[in-house]
Amino acid sequence: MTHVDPAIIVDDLHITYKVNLERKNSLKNALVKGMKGEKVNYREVRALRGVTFDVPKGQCTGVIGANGAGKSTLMRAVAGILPPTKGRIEIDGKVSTLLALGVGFNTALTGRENVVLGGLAAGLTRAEVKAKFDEIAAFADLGDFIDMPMRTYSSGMFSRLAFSVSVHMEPDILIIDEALSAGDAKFKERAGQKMSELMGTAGTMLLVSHALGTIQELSDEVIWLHKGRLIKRGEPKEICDAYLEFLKVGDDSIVMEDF
Ligand SMILES: Nc1ncnc2c1ncn2[C@@H]1O[C@H](COP(=O)(O)OP(=O)(O)OP(=O)(O)O)[C@@H](O)[C@H]1O
Repeated sequence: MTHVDPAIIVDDLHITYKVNLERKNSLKNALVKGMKGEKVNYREVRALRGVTFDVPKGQCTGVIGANGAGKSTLMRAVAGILPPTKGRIEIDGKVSTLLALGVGFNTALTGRENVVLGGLAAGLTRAEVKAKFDEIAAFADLGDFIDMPMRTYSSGMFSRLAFSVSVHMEPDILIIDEALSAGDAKFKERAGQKMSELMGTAGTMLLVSHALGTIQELSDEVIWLHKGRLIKRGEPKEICDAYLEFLKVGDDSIVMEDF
């Protein structure tokens, strides 16, 4: 087998959320408590507990697992939105993310204005954004709505524009969290085609979905997370089958593997 350099390296990644359980979640409350020598009431949620894997350049890794397994947390960390509590993430390339579709869009602005801002934020020059605008708008296919404030968009329209912007930024690495659920059936099909196309141009992908069919279709490898740990990593069909079996049987069937 030829050796391919990894585009993403995740090494012993831990992410712990600190949740403030105070009713009054204010700085004043914390200061008053601090002066009185009382402790502010926190709870820690260990969303990822030592996850290690890599994604070779040009390949797609699918991420599956039950609700709360840590999938979205992993994506946010790889996208650089969440800092690791412990461990290491290395990225080789420009990352574009479809996480929480359209985060960063300003709904008071029109679709057109957001596309321009999104492009500039992704590091394109004004000329590049201008050159790409028509393609982005055509793919999103929003008609006159492209010049309407985004607060007037349906959630499907919103997702379509977000998807279109992300995939047209020519990312080296694309992080997709349930993006295929964006839009209606027709748009889903086009989104699927676009993603295959991106993979063809040597794009690296990290894809989270509960749709195991899609995961198997697009992934070269699948990782299965459960309660913040990587349970299995390997050939898509094998891992999806093991996961399905687990869903039928429950927790006991899980066999931890060392990676
Ligand atoms: N912002 C947050 N603050 C505190 N805890 C969080 C936060 N986001 C997620 N969590 C917790 O971290 C754990 C992992 O959540 P995460 O959203 O990563 O799971 P997931 O696998 O994406 O789940 P789903 O399939 O339901 O989307 C869960 O226990 C969740 O309650």
